[in-house]
Amino acid sequence: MDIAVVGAGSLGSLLGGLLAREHDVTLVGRDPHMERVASDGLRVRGVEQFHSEPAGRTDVPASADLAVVAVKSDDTAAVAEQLADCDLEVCLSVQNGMGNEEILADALSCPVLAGTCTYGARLEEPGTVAFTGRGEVVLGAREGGESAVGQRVGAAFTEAGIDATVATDMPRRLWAKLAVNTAINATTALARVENGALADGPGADLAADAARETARVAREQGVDLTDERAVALTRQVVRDTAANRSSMLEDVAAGRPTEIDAINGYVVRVAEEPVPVNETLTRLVRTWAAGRDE
Ligand SMILES: NC(=O)C1=CN([C@@H]2O[C@H](COP(=O)(O)OP(=O)(O)OC[C@H]3O[C@@H](n4cnc5c(N)ncnc54)[C@H](OP(=O)(O)O)[C@@H]3O)[C@@H](O)[C@H]2O)C=CC1
Ligand SMILES: CC(C)(CO)C(=O)C(=O)O
Repeated sequence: MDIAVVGAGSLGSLLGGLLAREHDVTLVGRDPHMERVASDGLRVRGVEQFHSEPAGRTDVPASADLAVVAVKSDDTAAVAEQLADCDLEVCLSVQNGMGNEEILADALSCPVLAGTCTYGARLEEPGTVAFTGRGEVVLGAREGGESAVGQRVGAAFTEAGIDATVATDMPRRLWAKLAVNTAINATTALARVENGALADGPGADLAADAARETARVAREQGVDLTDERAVALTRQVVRDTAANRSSMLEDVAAGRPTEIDAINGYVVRVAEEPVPVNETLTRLVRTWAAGRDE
């Protein structure tokens, strides 16, 4: 497959590096990382160590079979505009948060698949990405149901050694992941703690309250996600990633924009009834961001 990975930072570089072992891959990202990839290839270290040779560039190519979108959610609209001029068979988002697939589908004429990803990656320096955790890519039709093109994309990932599942219930999976992210990300970012600090005590109670609220909004949207399931998933991720710093904690610590608007802020936007926990977390993170911008 001819694959363009748009947003070749941490996750995009890792997935692109893995995919390039089997496919023709172009990483689309920023200099100096792309200059280094174009001249010396990509070095992957950590869980697996290997050298891979995707192409590297800073603009979207004229055509590809598949575009994998791996930018932070604030950048999705700009990428959608760039991809609108690219001759594509299919596009897949592997981003966290909600709303990314809709933004892409509004701009593109090809099918847009939804994805969730639990692989872990961190861009270490230009040309080098750390593979910090093996996980799973789950992908499928964004409205749910069977997808022949989803099967082809899933097979392409599997051929490259990526643990990939093609699912027929992507709305439920996206909301389940959203529940976990609404529970963990803002709480750990505001309290400046690792995920494991939410295993018990007030942090665990706050995370469970956020997860329950998100599950309720999922049900308002016609998605079958119980409060118990959302809380159990959150507890499991807290246990499994106890030593991790959430992506929002990393963003806040580095003074970068966060994905709050696509996570807790999304729940606030689509909720039909009040969501005081998600609203408070959103307001606090936005307050931090406003202070940062002054
Ligand atoms: N890292 C991880 O382990 C995981 C991340 N995710 C999700 O994946 C998404 C990406 O996360 P992550 O990889 O950590 O983020 P990064 O910030 O590391 O990578 C995104 C990269 O895309 C670049 N970029 C932004 N806009 C464009 C554009 N128009 N053209 C080319 N490049 C662009 C950014 O550059 P610049 O910063 O200069 O704008 C940045 O280098 C997020 O939604 C995240 O939540 C999900 C699972 C795991
Ligand atoms: C699952 C979790 C909370 C792991 O840290 C994550 O997705 C993130 O940090 O964005």
